[in-house]
Amino acid sequence: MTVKVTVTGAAGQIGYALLFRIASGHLLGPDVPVQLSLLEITPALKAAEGTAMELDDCAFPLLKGIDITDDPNYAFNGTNVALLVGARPRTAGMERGDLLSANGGIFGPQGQAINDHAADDVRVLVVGNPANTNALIAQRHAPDVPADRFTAMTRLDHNRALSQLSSKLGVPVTDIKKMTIWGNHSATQYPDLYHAEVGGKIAAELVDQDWLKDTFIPTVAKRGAAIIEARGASSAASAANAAIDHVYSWVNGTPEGDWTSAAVVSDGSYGVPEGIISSFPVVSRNGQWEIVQGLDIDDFSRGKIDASVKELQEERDAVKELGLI
Ligand SMILES: NC(=O)c1ccc[n+]([C@@H]2O[C@H](COP(=O)([O-])OP(=O)(O)OC[C@H]3O[C@@H](n4cnc5c(N)ncnc54)[C@H](O)[C@@H]3O)[C@@H](O)[C@H]2O)c1
Ligand SMILES: O=C(O)C[C@H](O)C(=O)O
Repeated sequence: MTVKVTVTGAAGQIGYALLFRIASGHLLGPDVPVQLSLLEITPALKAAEGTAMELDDCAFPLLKGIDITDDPNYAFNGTNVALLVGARPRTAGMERGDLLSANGGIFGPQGQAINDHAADDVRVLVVGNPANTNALIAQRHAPDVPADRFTAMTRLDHNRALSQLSSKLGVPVTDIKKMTIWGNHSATQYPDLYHAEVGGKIAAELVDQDWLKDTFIPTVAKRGAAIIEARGASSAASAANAAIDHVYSWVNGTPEGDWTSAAVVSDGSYGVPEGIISSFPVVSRNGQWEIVQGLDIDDFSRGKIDASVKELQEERDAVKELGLI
């Protein structure tokens, strides 16, 4: 069966790195035909058409068609997978409230359109920042869609953590299991080495504590800013790659003996208030994310998780105050 995948912000940087990999079968698997739906703002439709021309020119065997529109109701009609990438970036002089309002104006109507028109099995990944809170806004506008279908992306942070640890220890990334990002996709996120394992040993015991606390955590948490500083633009190919990883794991399952990280609607696990969209250690079974249960959280980790969750609660309260949820 052909799967319909909607990508918002399709003419942007991440869109350009993402669409070709979706069409070549990396999002869902090498045997799954896809129909692409590209949503853009009106002035960017022409650029999206250009990208669609290039997609045509690849003659991808799995690509069954491409629609391009500026109408969310049309873009999400019958959608099985929605990748919400387009967002309003923060510009000079913009207050936090202005940023949240501008994004509320995007993610509220998109959530509503998903509610009204998407397929019953729709799965939503929000990439556009502030990703967790944008996902919360979209989810609250889709009361008829099960809340657990709305997720935000922390897989890029997860992959960054794998890469940093791998180069520190001189081991392949495939030797590292059970990495976790907790909390918000922001500088308060907590990449956790106390549950990660390398060759069956706890990663935190293989590195010195100063490196873990003063180098590893800030390097992962501030990597997005470091990329912007170096490239003059935010991460694009690595973000697209992480979006592919997130959806592939969600649909096809996570391997036994390992887990990954995703921001999902909290059920109250680990003291994270119910309803906010926060990153957890997760496995995917039968096409559904499940939060890994039963991990011991020491005082250091507790403080880090609480700090990031507090930020998420403040973002939630701010969008509530602005009438966006
Ligand atoms: N979660 C993560 O790990 C992560 C990583 C990297 C980037 N990001 C975020 O992803 C977002 C996109 O990044 P980018 O580099 O592709 O940005 P970009 O500016 O290159 O592209 C964004 C696109 O979104 C479009 N857009 C704006 N409003 C829209 C709307 N209402 N409907 C549809 N499209 C709309 C714009 O026209 C633009 O083409 C940003 O918010 C960025 O901060 C998140
Ligand atoms: O776009 C950003 O602000 C950074 C991005 O979220 C990233 O983590 O690379």
